Amino acid sequence: MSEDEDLDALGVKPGAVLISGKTKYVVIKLLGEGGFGAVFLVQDMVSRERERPAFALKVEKKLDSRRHSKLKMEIAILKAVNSIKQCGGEEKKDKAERFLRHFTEIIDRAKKDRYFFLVMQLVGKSLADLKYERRERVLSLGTGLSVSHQCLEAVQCLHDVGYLHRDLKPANYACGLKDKSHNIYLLDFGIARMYKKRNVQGGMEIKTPRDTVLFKGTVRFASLACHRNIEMGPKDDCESWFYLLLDLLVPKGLPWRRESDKIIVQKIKESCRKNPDMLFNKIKCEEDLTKIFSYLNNLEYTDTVDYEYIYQLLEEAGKNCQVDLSAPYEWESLNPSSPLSLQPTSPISPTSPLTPTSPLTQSSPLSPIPTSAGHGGQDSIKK
Ligand SMILES: Nc1ncnc2c1ncn2[C@@H]1O[C@H](COP(=O)(O)OP(=O)(O)OP(=O)(O)O)[C@@H](O)[C@H]1O
Repeated sequence: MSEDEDLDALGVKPGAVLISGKTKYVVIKLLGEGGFGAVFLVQDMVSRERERPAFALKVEKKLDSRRHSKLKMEIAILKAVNSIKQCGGEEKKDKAERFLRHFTEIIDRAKKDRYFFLVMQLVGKSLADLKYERRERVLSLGTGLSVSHQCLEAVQCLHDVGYLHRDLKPANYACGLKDKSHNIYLLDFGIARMYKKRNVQGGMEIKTPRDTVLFKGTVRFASLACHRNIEMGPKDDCESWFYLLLDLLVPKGLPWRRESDKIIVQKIKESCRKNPDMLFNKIKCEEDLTKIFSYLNNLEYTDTVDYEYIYQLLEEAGKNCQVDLSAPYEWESLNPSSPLSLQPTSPISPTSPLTPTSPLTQSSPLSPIPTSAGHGGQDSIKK
């Protein structure tokens, strides 16, 4: 039985009302489902606002005690990330603001007899969808480099608070809605892991690497260490981020895009280390990107990543290719009636969220195309 059918049996389906304290959420539709639960579009039924607020509600069935709750991890991470707000000093505040914009806000959470749910800020289409919707199947150089910069900021923040994501890919990043359409969010911390622990002096130190580790993540974007069952560190998230960047930018995509076999993909990734030209398909900023790639390839598990150096190389890539990294993204300049537009075509009706005339149509930003479907070879291995 699929996870979705399970949730259906629990009564979590369109039309259902989920209660948390005084708030009632009506389930509008399924946004997507993954290995351990599903995400639904919901509306706050109690709100008196003209346009009822819409959120994403992530639900997970209560698990037997042997399995880790992915939702708990998700909440722990979003809380840890938010704790950087408390850091003092103007410079730190600036940095916190720059970082925090990449994480969805927690709105509510609740524990029921048979499931948990987390209500969070609703975001728009994933980078996988945005890329897929382009005729060329890649983002423009300006948008791609600037978006990748934001994607790396999110990773840096996660690493700063002691976590690795371990499943970075375009499907796990999304742009914001309405006035947040220039903002990129990092989603899905289902297989994240704490890689630091508190030492006796009260400081944080990197955990001793385990001898062998099971493959986790997505074959297309996994780092070589992950293929080799070696403990992953911050540099491995950065390697996955680099594959993501290439996936967004390089026409025809990654050299192993048509392969799903882990061993074959590993072999091609190994050849690319020796011969990086294979990765770039002659894109304009190849030289600067090669510098990033060789920098990342020389890092070890315990190394601290010099993110500033990578940001600088991304900026240089932009300058060398004469693209403006501060320009609006492709999806921001589209006209509102276009199916790619992220602006809602009309508000969600406060009176009848479930009527057939509801504006939550396929072209609405509130109905992202399920990211796991249709783009091939990007499913996560989470167990
Ligand atoms: N805050 C959100 N707003 C809108 N859509 C969201 C939000 N969070 C997740 N989604 C969408 O819901 C779907 C599943 O989300 P997510 O990847 O977080 O869950 P998952 O169960 O861990 O999935 P998977 O196993 O595929 O990685 C994805 O299509 C994602 O884009």
